[in-house]
Amino acid sequence: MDVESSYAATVITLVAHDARLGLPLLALLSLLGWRLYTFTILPWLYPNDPKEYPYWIPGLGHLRSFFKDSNKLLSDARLYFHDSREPFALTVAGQKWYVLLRPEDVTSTYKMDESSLSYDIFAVEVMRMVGITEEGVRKAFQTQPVEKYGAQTAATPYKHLVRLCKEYQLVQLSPGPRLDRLLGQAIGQFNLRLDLQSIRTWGAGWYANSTTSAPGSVDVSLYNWVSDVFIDFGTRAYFGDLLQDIAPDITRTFMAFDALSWQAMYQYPSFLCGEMTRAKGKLQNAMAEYFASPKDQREDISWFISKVEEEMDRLDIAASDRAIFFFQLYWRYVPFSSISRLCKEKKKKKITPLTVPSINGNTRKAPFWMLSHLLFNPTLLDLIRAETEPAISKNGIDLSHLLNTQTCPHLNSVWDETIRLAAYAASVRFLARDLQLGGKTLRKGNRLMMPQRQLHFSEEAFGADAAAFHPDRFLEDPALRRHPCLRPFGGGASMCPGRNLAKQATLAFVAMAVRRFEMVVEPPGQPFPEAAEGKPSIGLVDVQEGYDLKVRLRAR
Ligand code: HEM
Repeated sequence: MDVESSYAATVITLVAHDARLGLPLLALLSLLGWRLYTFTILPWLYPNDPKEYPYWIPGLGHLRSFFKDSNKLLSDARLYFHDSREPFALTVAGQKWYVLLRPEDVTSTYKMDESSLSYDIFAVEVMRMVGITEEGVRKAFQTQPVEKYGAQTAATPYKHLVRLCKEYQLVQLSPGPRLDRLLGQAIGQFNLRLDLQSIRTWGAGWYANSTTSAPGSVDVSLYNWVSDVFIDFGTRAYFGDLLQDIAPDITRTFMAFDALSWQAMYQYPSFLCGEMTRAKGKLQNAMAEYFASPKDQREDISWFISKVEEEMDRLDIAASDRAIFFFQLYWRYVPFSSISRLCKEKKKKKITPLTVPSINGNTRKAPFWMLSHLLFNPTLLDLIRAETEPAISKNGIDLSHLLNTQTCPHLNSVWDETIRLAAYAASVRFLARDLQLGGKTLRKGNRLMMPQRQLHFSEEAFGADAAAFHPDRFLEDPALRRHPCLRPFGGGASMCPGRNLAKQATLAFVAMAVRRFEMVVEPPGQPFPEAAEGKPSIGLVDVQEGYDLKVRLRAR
């Protein structure tokens, strides 16, 4: 008998001695009846449905544990089912999620088309959540020509804005001249920012401390330094310089918002999230001012943003909705998942979305974790410095040298291992029809989740030391790169289109940083930065508050 059942038995014995407790007893018996029906009788009636991880509070399900530490909840559920890795079900706030942990089930899912598994519906939910008006949402999904263009396009329906956004991102980020332009901008920015004087200026009063440093060096707080460089790059690459001119503190505002963005996602009551709301407001105002300014002042805008703006002009989307829409792109890309939670005040469902990393969301965490691993392994750092040195010349950086596993075997292995351990997202889909998967029937209307962390920590796939950082793992066994359990960028139709940018920008930054600086942990003896596993991170796991690394940079 489990703890909860023995507790229930004790309560029954107690109330049996006191008639006043009849009502609670009735409630308790109903609860037990419901539990027996839901977790014993139903599975018996429908043996092909995935078994459900039991819970005690109808409606809420595992809501509390999900928000407290979703990865722990998934591990607990997996072990409850004896680690069989068969598809199982999990209820969170009234919504049923099927969890897939077997690589072959995940692979089959990624191969399915949108008639079986869809995600577009989530975009609507999220637009409402971030505050886009009903009119804005309607226009974003409009597929008929607006009247004033009727004469030119009357007959042919066109793709809606959300779909076009996805397609434009893919064009912007696929190998070719548009991606090369972004990478060129990244390298240009890194060139400017990987310089002691520049670090002192940008990080003054924030992450850089020259006063305690030895001469010719600067002490930085690694996470903030790397974040500043990458967010600044993302902002300029996508929006040009004007957005920074309008809001010079946009990076810090963004970081303040991002750190608290879970409050927006979980729709905290407004009186509890003043700081997050202020930061969000500032970012949206900056976007509004940016898009209100003449186009000839922002000719350095990226192709992607200019195409989306063109579509918005065509759809005649209101300025306030545009600001929110672009803010959403700046923060996270249009998301494909949501978990509704009951909102007592309004007696209707509110939506808690899981979004995916995008322009600024996550890439910065990759160089942070990679450098952290190198700083705790000076031999590895030296190896990587030696490998990458030939790629750097006064004419620039040879990315193909860095990406080549023959010329930079350690660098590439450390990248794969870092991403494997830091990946914290889940691919999610909505079931548009019943599906047969892994010998089970998955019912339409429910949602599917393929949690990366559970896959990436599989001992069957990665060995007994799967939970540890092993820098040579992918060097020793390159085939692991193709293992179906390795899914840091998801898969199928919604596989991350930003993966090339993220990887190449990160490798370039790491190579340039170790070339320019001697880097040591200072003061010595700091612990390895702890991952904020319980915190709802999206994409790559965040660092636990207070665990950032203090690092001394000395020019080489
Ligand atoms: C290390 C950094 C990054 C990680 C770990 C990451 C991870 C992911 C994951 C797991 C997904 C969901 C895939 C799925 O549902 O199957 C995703 C989607 C996406 N990511 Fe990334 N990403 C990163 C960087 C970027 C960057 C730099 C951009 C753009 C500049 C970007 C743009 C997107 C977009 C647009 C989608 C949605 C794709 C679609 O639905 O078609 N990501 N990413």
